[in-house]
Amino acid sequence: MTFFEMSDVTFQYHSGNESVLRDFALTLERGEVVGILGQSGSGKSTLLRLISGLEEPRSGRIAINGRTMVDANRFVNPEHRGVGMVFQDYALFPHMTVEQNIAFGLHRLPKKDRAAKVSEMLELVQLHDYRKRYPHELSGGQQQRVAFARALAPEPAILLMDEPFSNLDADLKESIRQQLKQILRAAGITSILVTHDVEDANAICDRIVRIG
Ligand SMILES: Nc1ncnc2c1ncn2[C@@H]1O[C@H](COP(=O)(O)OP(=O)(O)OP(=O)(O)O)[C@@H](O)[C@H]1O
Repeated sequence: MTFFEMSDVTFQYHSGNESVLRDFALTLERGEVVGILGQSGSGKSTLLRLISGLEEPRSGRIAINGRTMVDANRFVNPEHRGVGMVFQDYALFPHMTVEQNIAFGLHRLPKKDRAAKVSEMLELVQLHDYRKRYPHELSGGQQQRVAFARALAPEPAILLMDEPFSNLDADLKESIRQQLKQILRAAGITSILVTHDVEDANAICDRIVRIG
């Protein structure tokens, strides 16, 4: 069953004089993990910004789980799209502990459910023993796992990852890739991974789409 659908999407930055994406189409099945590969400047980050609602396409349609997020008549704001994001620099809150970072997006849950969800996420990324630490007291790989836990905690419909491995050293990459693969499979979440590194995409994704 089609879970995510993007069709005929064209986009151009106001200050740019060329379209970054033209008549772009992408379809994902539920639970599928798709890699978007492309050179620097090919529009990978822009694609994620369009899906999450940080930019509005000039034309085209984006739908998640049968719900139209954007078309000629509709624009759903980012906070109502059910999209989780993991960035290259993790973007953790430095003044919050691991568990506070993970709880950040859970303000809508009752307090007791919040604690249970944080615990479940700590289990998923195997960071229970680190829950009282601050980001600067963690390794790069551990920080990255916190970023995944924080993105997954609110149970997003779709997870978007922008070069999540680029800040990790080569020795760590392989084990982190395997861990992430397990985390995504365990969560069963439909995901898009943007990268310029074919090995990242091969290690994690069910399918690869090239852009640019
Ligand atoms: N805010 C902006 N205003 C104008 N042009 C932009 C803006 N952001 C990106 N661009 C341009 O849009 C194109 C696509 O950029 P984008 O960041 O999506 O590429 P990318 O594939 O993610 O690149 P990289 O791998 O280097 O991160 C580039 O030509 C870039 O210069």
